[in-house]
Amino acid sequence: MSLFDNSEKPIGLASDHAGYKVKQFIIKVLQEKGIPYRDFGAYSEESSDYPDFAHPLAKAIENDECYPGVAICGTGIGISIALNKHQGVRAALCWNPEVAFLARAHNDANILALPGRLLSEEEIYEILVTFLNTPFEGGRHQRRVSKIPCG
Ligand SMILES: O=C(CO)[C@H](O)[C@H](O)[C@H](O)COP(=O)(O)O
Repeated sequence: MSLFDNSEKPIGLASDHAGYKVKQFIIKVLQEKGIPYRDFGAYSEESSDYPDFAHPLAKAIENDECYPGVAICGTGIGISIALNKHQGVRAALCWNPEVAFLARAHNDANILALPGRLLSEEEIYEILVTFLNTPFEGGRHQRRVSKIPCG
């Protein structure tokens, strides 16, 4: 995981109950690699509501307190919708390493969203590593990303 090794900011993490186990797996990976993180919850598998955790993570990304973010719910859809309500957030729902590569290279995604109930730990690991290792290409993609904010 070279891209963010030198970041002084922690990686921001959020999930609901459906993403809790995957979040714990990601925490174990980050701890093993000595990568700092901040966990915005959920803190158990007790039923919970993904917006309650998505919005604090989104605000931390917008305020430059954390970079990047990783967010997990059952499908990754609900938490992505909530995160992408924030102007400073580009959350990308990724289900394989190729999508994760393009989310960084073309979209400069600042939050990786994952479907916790649909992927194995091995798949999650490959997606996470790819996302964290891939730089933004800039150029024509920067022009497009610059046109995303509305209102
Ligand atoms: O919002 C979702 C679907 O887009 C998330 O996957 C939630 O985690 C899911 O809906 C939770 O479902 P549950 O039946 O309440 O466990």
